[in-house]
Amino acid sequence: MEPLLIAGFQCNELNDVLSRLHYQLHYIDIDSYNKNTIPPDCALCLIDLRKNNIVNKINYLVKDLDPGIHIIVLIDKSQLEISEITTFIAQYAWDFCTSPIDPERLEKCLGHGIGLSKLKQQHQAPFGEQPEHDTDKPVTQSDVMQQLFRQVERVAPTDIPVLIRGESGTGKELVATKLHQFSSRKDGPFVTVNCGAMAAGLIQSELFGHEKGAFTGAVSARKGKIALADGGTLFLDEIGDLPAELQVNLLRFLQEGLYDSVGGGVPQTANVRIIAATHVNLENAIDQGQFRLDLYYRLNGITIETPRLKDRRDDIIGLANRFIRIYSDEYGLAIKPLSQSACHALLNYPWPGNVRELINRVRRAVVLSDAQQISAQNLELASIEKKRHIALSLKTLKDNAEKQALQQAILIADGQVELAASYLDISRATFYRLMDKHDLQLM
Ligand SMILES: Nc1ncnc2c1ncn2[C@@H]1O[C@H](COP(=O)(O)OP(=O)(O)OP(=O)(O)O)[C@@H](O)[C@H]1O
Repeated sequence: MEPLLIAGFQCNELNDVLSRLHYQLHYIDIDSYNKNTIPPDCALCLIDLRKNNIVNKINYLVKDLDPGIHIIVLIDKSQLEISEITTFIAQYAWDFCTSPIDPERLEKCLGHGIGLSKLKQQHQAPFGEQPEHDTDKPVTQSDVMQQLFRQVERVAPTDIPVLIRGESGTGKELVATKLHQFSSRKDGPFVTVNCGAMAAGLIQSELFGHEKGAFTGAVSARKGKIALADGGTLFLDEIGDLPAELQVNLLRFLQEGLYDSVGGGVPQTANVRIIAATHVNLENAIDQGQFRLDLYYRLNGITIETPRLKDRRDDIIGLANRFIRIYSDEYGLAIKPLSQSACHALLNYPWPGNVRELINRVRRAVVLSDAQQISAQNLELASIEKKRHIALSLKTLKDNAEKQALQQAILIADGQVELAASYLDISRATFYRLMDKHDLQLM
């Protein structure tokens, strides 16, 4: 593994530090950069932003890097005032060092970064080390999602039925496809049935198939989804909406491996792994007599819960960046970074529609943004930012009023703490604590 060094500016002063690290260095001149200049086994990327603000140019390179590559940024302290630079650091950097560069600190930082990359590669989880631009792989920056996909990995090779529970848009179907892709059935079909979207009269034939002439309009025999999933996985989405009659038929298939097509006399078999998903509480549906308890037990071999987006905030920025890239590519637009206020708004919004809502907001923002960065307004989340500012200014107002009251009390009480505290109806201890907080002195 070799680190990638992007210097090109004032790298001479770094030569000592770099020569002590026994890794092959690879320099990239950002002006003549193209994707092929990134070595495939690179572990670390050092970006020198001092004196030159090359964020716009670097953005392209950073997006070409595997996310397993740690990025260390060198900046001048004053650049911490530049929002473009702080946004870049917040989004991409693993660490940063400010000028004057302390060689010891940089050496430790580089050594640590390379060591960590190696460790991660050695213990690579299939979902943890994905190239971010591989849009097929789930974003799993949060601990809870990493844990969830480790569970997926363990459960996938078994044929145990899985019940995936979670709010709408949390990634239930995504988990189902991964369970299939990581199973020995991966070369077989993955067939989805949305139990909530089919007309009650059609679902029987949709699931189990029909024979020619089974009903008016059945001009030829047709295979059902179970037969189509033979050798693979059948994903029953919104299982809570499955009509009662079909629950019986499905239960028979799960228990005996047999089913009847509509109008067919001979029971049929299929080798299918069942994965079901629901956003409703099946226990409630059972209590209300709408869902069969025996079917519930059959489906619920293992439960996987997909968490709400607001319960895994560490994924939000990664997901937003993923979808910015996807839709910018799709619409042929330049890939723009999120502004700082956009990041704040994304992190503070409650996301009732989960990842699907995030996708919609980001897609609109990619199209609507006419500035260098994607703003909270583009995401239609400006009100979240306003609320934050109101909350901040309310705190400032409260603090100012508190300080003024203390100052007046000290003045009127002529510096006698006991008296001043009694004017404000607070204890002596609280009075001292507040004086300390506002950096006030007795007269
Ligand atoms: N961790 C993730 N990384 C990348 N994309 C994700 C992730 N989680 C969800 N998505 C995307 O979000 C969208 C919604 O996910 P999905 O359809 O799997 O949700 P769902 O829970 O099945 O929703 P519903 O209950 O409404 O059918 C999909 O485009 C999916 O690819």
